[in-house]
Amino acid sequence: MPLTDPTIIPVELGDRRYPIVIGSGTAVEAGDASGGTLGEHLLGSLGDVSHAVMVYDAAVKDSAAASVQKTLQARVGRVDALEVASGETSKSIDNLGRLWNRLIEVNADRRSVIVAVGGGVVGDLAGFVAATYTRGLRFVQVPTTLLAMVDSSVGGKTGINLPGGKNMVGSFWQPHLVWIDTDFMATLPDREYLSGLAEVIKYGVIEDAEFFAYLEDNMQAIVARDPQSVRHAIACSCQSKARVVADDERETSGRRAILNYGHTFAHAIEATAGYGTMLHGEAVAIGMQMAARLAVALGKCEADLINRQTRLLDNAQLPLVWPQANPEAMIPVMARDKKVAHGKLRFVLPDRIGHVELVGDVPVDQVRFAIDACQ
Ligand SMILES: NC(=O)c1ccc[n+]([C@@H]2O[C@H](COP(=O)([O-])OP(=O)(O)OC[C@H]3O[C@@H](n4cnc5c(N)ncnc54)[C@H](O)[C@@H]3O)[C@@H](O)[C@H]2O)c1
Ligand SMILES: O=C(O)C(=O)C[C@@H](O)[C@H](O)[C@H](O)COP(=O)(O)O
Ligand SMILES: [Zn+2]
Repeated sequence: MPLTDPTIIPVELGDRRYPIVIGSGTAVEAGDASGGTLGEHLLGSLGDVSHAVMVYDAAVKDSAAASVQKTLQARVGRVDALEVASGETSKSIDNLGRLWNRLIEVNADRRSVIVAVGGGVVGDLAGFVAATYTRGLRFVQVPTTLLAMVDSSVGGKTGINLPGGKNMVGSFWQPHLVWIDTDFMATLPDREYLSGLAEVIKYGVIEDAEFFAYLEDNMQAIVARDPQSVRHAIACSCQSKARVVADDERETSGRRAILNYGHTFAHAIEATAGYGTMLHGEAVAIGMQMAARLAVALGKCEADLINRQTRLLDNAQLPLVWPQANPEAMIPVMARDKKVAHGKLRFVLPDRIGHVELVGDVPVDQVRFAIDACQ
C-alpha cells in the first residue's frame, strides 16, 4: 500500500534540523502518494548529491536494501551497495577500515551520501563511516529493525565497539533524514522485534508516564504487531528521543544521559557475555531491572516501580534476569561507561514512572546487590 499518511517528526537542531518520516509502503515509488516517497524526501533533504553509497545488512539484501537501491538509482543515479555481515560483531575496527577502503574504491567524495539500511549495527557503523570519511559525508538512516526505528536511527550517536567496551569509539553525526517504513520489519524475527520493545519501554520510564500507561494497556497488541499500535509506539518513541536530543545533542548538560537508563549495566552484560550473545534490547531490559533495584535500594523510589516495570517487560516477553551475571566481571567494564565523571560511576535512576535522575556516589556494594538481585 502506498504511503498516504506519514507521520513526520522533526528533530529540532537548528540548521541541522531533520525529519523522521514514519510510514508504510514507501518502497513503492508512487508519484501520487500525498506524503511523498523516499525518493522525494531524499531530494528535499540532501541538496546536491550525485552518488549514493548504500551500506546494508546482509539480512535485508533482497528486501529493504533492494527497494532502497531502486529508489536511489532512480533519484540519485550513481549507486554503490556495500554489504555488512549481520550481527553485533560487525561494529568493529576491521569493518570500519574495510568500509573506508571501499569508499576509496568506489570514488566517494563530498557529493556522496551514505545511506544505512539495516538495524542499529549498520546504522552505527555506517554513521561513523559517514562522520569520518573525508571528514564528513551526508547521511541517511533507513532502519529495518524495531530497535533502530525507535532509537538508534535518531539522534546521531554513531560508532563501533572495542573488545573492552561498547561504542567506545564514535562521534555525534546527525543524519539528514530518518526514513522509517514499518513494512521493512515484515521479515524481522520475533526475538529481534521484542528486543526493540525494551527501548520503547525505556521512554515510558524515563520521561513519558502517559506512554508507559499506554504500553501497559496495549502491550499484547504491540507484541502481536498490530499495525496501528506499532505505529503509535514508534511515533511516541521517536518524539521522546527527538525531544531529549534537541535539548542536549551531545550529552553535555546531562539531559541526554537519561536515554542511557539501564545501559550502564546493559553494556557490561553485552561485553562480558560476548558481543551478540545477548541482544542489545535484552541486555537493556535486564539493565533496567538492575537500575530499578538499585534505585529502590538507595531509597530513590517506591518498590511499586519495579513491579510495574517487571510486569511490562514480562508482557513484552523480555528477559528479566541474567543467571550468568557476575558483578566482579561487570563492574570493571562499567568503569569505562561514558557517564563516568572524575573516575566515579554515575547511574540513571528512576524516582517515579516518567522521571529519572543522574545519580553519582553510589556505593559499590549496592551495585553488586542490584546485579545479584537479577541473577
Ligand atoms: N546510536 C544509538 O543511539 C543506538 C541506540 C540504541 C542501540 N544502538 C546500537 O544498535 C545495535 C542494536 O541494533 P539492532 O537491535 O537493530 O541490531 P542489529 O542491527 O544487529 O539487527 C538485529 C538483527 O536483525 C537482522 N535484521 C535487521 N533488519 C532485518 C529485517 N528487516 N528482517 C530480517 N532481519 C533483519 C540483522 O541482520 C541482525 O541479525 C547495538 O549495537 C546498539 O549498541 C545504538
Ligand atoms: O541516544 C542515546 O543517547 C542513547 O543513550 C541511546 C541508547 O539506547 C543507545 O544504546 C546508545 O548507543 C548508548 O550510547 P552510549 O553513549 O552509552 O554508548
Ligand atoms: Zn540502547
